[in-house]
Amino acid sequence: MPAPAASPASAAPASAPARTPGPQSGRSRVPRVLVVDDEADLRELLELTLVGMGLDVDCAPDLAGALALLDAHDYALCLTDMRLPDGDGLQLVAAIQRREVQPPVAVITAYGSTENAIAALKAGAFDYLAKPVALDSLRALVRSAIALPQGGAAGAPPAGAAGQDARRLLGESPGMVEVRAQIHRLSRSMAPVAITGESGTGKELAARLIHESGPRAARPFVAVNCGAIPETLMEAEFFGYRKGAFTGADQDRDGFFQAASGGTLFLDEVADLPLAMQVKLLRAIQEKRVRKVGATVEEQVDVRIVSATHQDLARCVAAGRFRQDLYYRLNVIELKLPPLRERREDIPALADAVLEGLARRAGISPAPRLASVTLRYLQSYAFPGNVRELENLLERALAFSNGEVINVEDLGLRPAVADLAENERADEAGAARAHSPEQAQPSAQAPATQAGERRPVRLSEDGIPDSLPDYLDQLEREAILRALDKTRHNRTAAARLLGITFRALRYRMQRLGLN
Ligand SMILES: Nc1ncnc2c1ncn2[C@@H]1O[C@H](COP(=O)(O)OP(=O)(O)OP(=O)(O)O)[C@@H](O)[C@H]1O
Repeated sequence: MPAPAASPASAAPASAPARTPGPQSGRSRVPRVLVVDDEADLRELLELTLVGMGLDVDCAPDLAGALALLDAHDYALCLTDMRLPDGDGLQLVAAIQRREVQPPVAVITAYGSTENAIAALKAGAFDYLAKPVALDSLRALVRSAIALPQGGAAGAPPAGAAGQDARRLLGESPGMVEVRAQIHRLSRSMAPVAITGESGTGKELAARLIHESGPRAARPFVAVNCGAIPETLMEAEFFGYRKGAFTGADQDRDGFFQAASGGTLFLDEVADLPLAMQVKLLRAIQEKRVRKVGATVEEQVDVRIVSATHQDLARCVAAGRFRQDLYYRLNVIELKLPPLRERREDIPALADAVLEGLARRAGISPAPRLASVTLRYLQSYAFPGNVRELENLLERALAFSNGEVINVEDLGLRPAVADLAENERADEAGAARAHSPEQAQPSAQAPATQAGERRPVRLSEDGIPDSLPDYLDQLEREAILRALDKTRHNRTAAARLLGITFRALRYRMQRLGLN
């Protein structure tokens, strides 16, 4: 086997005794890339392109040569062919994951070899390129990789920007600490991530953090609610259209893929995509190319895909509602967000942060605090709507409170639960304990506003409702139904009419039992 070939561009000997500095070392500002390929022609093409981008390049024809060069130098990126004379690209990916210094590694796969690409991403590769290598894709990949903070083994988020971002996903429960560590690792790769978790657990927030903590942070993050787009408009919305493609197309327009160029496309509620669109999406993701409606040529797109759903996608596949190949393509790495009831210890910090935010927006200082019995109640509540429900519960409670302390009554509980609070209060005052929060855990339906708990609101002669929370729910329900009626049940349009987001409307409908 020939010895690793140092390129003329770097002139670095393969067996340099001392490590040459990494690109962030301060001694060398030119990032250095390692190219591993046994085909001399492809090696040369890659090398020339990289040198043309102003980078230093070393080349190795095989795995052994690559490992020797990795011992000698710090690299900003390693580009390897999948098939090597003495092993394969996956072995190199695995070897790099075991090293203290882990440059991002991208694998070059044979044309159409989806399995290899997915295996490489699962093993920890930053990204992959399909043969024949398109030079603009190569340059985009290299730019992304070089923008990554260099450094040691993936693990805890650094104290820098990514670390600060990660703290916005609050919670010190073991589940949330692990989620943040995973986000940090995932932000260093281009691998598609599928985020799962119940509604309101923070899936969109996690997707944003993956984007903001990675090399694409300066580029757009485009969130698309796949369930909110009418099927007939989907192709045009995703891929854009050319002027004249259909009635009303009076100018060229970009779609979500073009809008997210260089950044991240977040496909929320991906299980809601109709089957016909799933085929088109799979093609776009695999080929990294899209064709606008009415266009004759395809265009290259450089977009990282992150998806989310609160449904069990594997079940949707089994039921024939979701294509297995797309599932396989999106679900390369899964990030699971735990429900709030499995991390009750996070509730105090989350509640404080929510109250602080609400108070800031309302100009209240100091922020109101929770009475201890209120906090105990919240910690024993099942939160079917997770963190979003906590936010909504507190927003409402703040409106009913005296602005300083949030009491249990302010949460708008139904009588049985209010009794629990009474008992707890008596308990706090030293009276005999009638219930413990565990014994009398409120059900998931605890708030009075759940659909099954509705009762007619009575107004006094002066027009004063006998229950303000129920009365407000009634008004909210009526307003939503009117908006839905007016928009012929188009939720996106109804949300717009009501001046709220689609997600907020969906949540409110769930809460009021209007689904
Ligand atoms: N760990 C957390 N720390 C702080 N805020 C959080 C956390 N998790 C969720 N949130 C907040 O809860 C709300 C709901 O989060 P998000 O929209 O990301 O949930 P989701 O899982 O995408 O919901 P859905 O499935 O309904 O779309 C947002 O306001 C978000 O900022």
